[in-house]
Amino acid sequence: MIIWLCATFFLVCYIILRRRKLGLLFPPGPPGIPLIGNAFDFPTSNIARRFHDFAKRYGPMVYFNILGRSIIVIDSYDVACELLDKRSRSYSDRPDSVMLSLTSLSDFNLPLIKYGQRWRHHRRIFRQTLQLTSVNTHFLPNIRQVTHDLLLNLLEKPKAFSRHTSHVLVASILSIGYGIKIPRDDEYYGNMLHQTLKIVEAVVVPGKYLVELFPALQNLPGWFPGAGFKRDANTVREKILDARRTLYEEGKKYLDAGSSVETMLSMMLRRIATLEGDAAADEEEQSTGALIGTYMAGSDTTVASLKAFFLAMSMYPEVQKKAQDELDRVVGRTRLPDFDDRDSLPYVDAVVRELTRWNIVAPLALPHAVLEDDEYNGYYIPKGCIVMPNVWAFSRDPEVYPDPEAFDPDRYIEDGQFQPGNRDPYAYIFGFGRRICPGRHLADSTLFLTCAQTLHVFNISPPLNGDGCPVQLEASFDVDSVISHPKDFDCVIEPRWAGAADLIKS
Ligand code: HEM
Repeated sequence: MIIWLCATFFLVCYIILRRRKLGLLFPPGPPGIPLIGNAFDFPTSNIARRFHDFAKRYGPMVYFNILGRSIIVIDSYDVACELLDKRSRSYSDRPDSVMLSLTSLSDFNLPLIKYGQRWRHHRRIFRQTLQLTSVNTHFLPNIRQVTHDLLLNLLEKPKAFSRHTSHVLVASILSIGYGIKIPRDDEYYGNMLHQTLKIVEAVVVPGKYLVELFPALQNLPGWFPGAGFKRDANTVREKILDARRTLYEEGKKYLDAGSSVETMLSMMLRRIATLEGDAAADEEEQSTGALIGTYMAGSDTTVASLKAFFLAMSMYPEVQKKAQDELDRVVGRTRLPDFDDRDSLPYVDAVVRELTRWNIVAPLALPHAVLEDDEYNGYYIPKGCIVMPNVWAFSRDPEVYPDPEAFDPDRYIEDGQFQPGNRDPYAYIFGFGRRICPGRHLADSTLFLTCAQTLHVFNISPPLNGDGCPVQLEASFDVDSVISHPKDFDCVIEPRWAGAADLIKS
């Protein structure tokens, strides 16, 4: 009886303490268990959908407490804008992570750097090199080149389309970042960067390391049983430093050999040259980090969209046909579509937009962390709270997108013009506020040209089964990691007309 009373007392205290702070309530959420909170409620698979289910029960902001750490998942686009855009000054930090700091990833990889001086420094580097005018002035030829490589690769080895999409992004980032040109059949750089990304992904899996929950464990000596996380962190740090140094040195070699092509590296080196002593060394250190960070943040994301493009076109032949008719009308069959054609290709533009909505590449964007206590709609949002926008849920709102699972570019067309209006997925797929993706212009231009040129010269269709009937492909995505990729699928890619192959080769 006494035990039962004590348990009830502690439960009541816990609930009161959890719910009340500064006289305000935390947003609603599942009740949880004393001490461990909602550790068992927190989804580990189909995460965005499960969060959306919680929101149906608790409302647009759902509160979780995991071992004392506050987490709020936002299920409403309007609330996300209100907090993450309008109050961006207070909502632009990133959560603490022992592993990210031990691996040094949070020292130089912009998406992971805590809000503050270092983040501002990196953000400036990205703004200067990847803003819209920079992309339009300097980097369109690079995108043309890697897209041309993609078309040639698809022509020669269509079945390996998935590998070719990865190549486009490796080639694009190496050429824009460092001025390094890689061959169409490159394996060396692709493997190096892919392996680096994989080992990084392996250490950032939430819940993998106990030290994230009990940071005091980081004081254990490396040889101590259970301190394997230190060895893992060292391996990752060494691997990244190695890739970072190798690429930087190679990029510099191109410049030393007289290359006059503008790259992110050449812009950075010009700035370093204006500094002296420690300031120059610091700028160089930050710049090498920013460059390798470009690959880490920019490749897998755009690759996931591009793979989804092949899946969508195989599944929706009528969309493909409509886009190709537009391309034939506007561009004709004697040349490839280019950036200048974009304004005259509203439907192709709409295909790109719908692609980014249909497969939400970062279903929960990246977590933001709150820098000071706040209040919204009568609810208390504590300093340090992790705030996650459920971007996937925004993209599936049936009020905004009727039949949200369907791939329908016509959602963005009004009077024959591309008018995404308040349905524009670009308003949320690239994140929010001061943390909004700085690579969005590069991603957009890359997706436009690769999709437009591929549609122009190829037909994409599902493979045939043993009976000669098209395989029924499904919109199935691997949604349980930070980036959502389509699950493996096959498709058939063939030149659209007899002269298409010559046009590609010309
Ligand atoms: C389809 C392509 C892409 C998508 C959907 C995407 C999406 C995102 C999202 C959701 C965030 C988090 C924003 C937030 O915290 O609110 C982000 C951050 C970031 N992205 Fe992208 N991204 C894409 C391509 C790229 C590219 C091509 C680059 C670079 C070349 C890039 C570089 C970055 C960086 C550096 C950050 C961290 C910004 C910061 O924390 O201040 N991204 N991106």
